[in-house]
Amino acid sequence: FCQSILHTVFPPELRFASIKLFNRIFHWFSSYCYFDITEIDGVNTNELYNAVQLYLSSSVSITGSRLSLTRALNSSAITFGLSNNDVIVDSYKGVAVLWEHVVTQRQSQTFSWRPLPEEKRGFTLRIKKKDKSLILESYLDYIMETANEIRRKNQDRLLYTNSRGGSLDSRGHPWESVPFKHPSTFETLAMDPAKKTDIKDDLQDFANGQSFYQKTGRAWKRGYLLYGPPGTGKSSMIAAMANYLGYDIYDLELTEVHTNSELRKLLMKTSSKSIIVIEDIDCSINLTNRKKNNTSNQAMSNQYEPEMRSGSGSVGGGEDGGNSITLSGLLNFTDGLWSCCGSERIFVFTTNHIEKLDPALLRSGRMDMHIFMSYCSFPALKILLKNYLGFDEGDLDEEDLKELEEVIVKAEMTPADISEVLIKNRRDKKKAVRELVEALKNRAERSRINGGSREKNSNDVEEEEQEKRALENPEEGCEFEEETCKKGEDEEDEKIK
Ligand SMILES: Nc1ncnc2c1ncn2[C@@H]1O[C@H](COP(=O)(O)OP(=O)(O)OP(=O)(O)O)[C@@H](O)[C@H]1O
Ligand SMILES: [Mg+2]
Repeated sequence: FCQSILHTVFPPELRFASIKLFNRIFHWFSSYCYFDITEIDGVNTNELYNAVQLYLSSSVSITGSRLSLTRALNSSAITFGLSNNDVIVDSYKGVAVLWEHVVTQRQSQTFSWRPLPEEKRGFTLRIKKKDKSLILESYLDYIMETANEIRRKNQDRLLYTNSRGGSLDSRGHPWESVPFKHPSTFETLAMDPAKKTDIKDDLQDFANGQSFYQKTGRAWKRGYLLYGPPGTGKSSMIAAMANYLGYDIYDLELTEVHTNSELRKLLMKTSSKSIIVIEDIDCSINLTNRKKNNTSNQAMSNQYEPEMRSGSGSVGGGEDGGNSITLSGLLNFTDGLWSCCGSERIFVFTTNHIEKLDPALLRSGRMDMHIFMSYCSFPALKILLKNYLGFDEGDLDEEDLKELEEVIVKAEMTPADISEVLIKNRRDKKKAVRELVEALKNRAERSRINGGSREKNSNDVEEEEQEKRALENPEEGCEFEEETCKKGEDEEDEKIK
């Protein structure tokens, strides 16, 4: 109304000045202040706009009557947002704020390097003047963080591999990715609940530890070494970790990497919030190199170590098919200066033979946590019974339970073996339990007859191992000489304990 009066009575310049004055007076008396967050700021996309949109889509107190739904490419979740000119109330630390999504038609197309959308969109944030400092200091940061978190959660996990060798794709990336949909979680993982909780807590502390790492001056990364016989759930554990934290996985195939600098390039092209995995590290090319190096000059482990770390210990091309990754390269990869480009990274190495690893790799600070994946224990068995057959605590016969408990330790069966028995008989639960008891007893008996379960089982493991290596590495295998690690073995064992 005021404006229409101004319109008829005053000339345009005066009109403009008085509207400004009017607004100023209005704002002077109003207890609110307003912030505009436009979609496009000049010619750049305003990141804050997208963040606000995403943040509001997660708000639990959605009160708008009309919401727009979106589902992004590669995402399995639907997000909703405010429709045009809708209003939503949010609260932060007890302060109520009001968001309005303002959409207006763009009046005249001004010159720009790229075409601008027809509509001008923006959010207007209304807050009480007295809350201004709180909002500006932390609310907007909080929104940015939450939005990033949502973006990551909505996006499906990706599994990257460097199986292409050193070649790059059209965008110059050395990694190839596929959606990662491994169903393994900490709930489905059969292992001692206490150990499981430890690992989960450790991961959680890591993920929430930004300020801790900053304060202590450490790079924000963590290393896990998973070791144990085949089929005890090492790979499943990695998948569970990724699913738990919502991180992507980079599965690093060391045999495809030819030089240390290639390794570094690969590292630089990984994103933060990711798990970098090297499976079967004892079978990797660098240790084979080292062995050759070592046996040729009969060096003791502490003598070759500095040599390797200075980078001169590489065997180089030639007989290794041009592969000259060194242990030093690998160590630099995990904790040299380059390892902290980007942040929030987890390194996971797996091995079936921890005793074959170089002591340099096991030293404290390199792999922060050594996790032993053992044969199936009784608590782990209960988890498998629950997952595969739906048995809860108390569903099973007391007698069956007792029998299982007695025989499980002696049998030394892997969760993989046990789950096979359970899957085969999953339609008939009673039969499944019977067969399982039978299988466990057989295994225990076999171990006893063979004079000490340990020996027999390690033979079994060795056989399986060799098969696996033959499959993976037909020409070379992964033979390894015992003396190479003998020296470091004892001290490392102590450390692990
Ligand atoms: N602890 C476990 N909990 C649940 N399932 C398991 C566990 N261990 C093994 N399994 C089952 O056995 C199969 C093989 O396990 P996995 O591949 O994780 O073993 P691994 O330790 O990585 O073996 P390898 O050393 O040969 O790589 C998986 O499909 C999984 O379902
Ligand atoms: Mg595995």
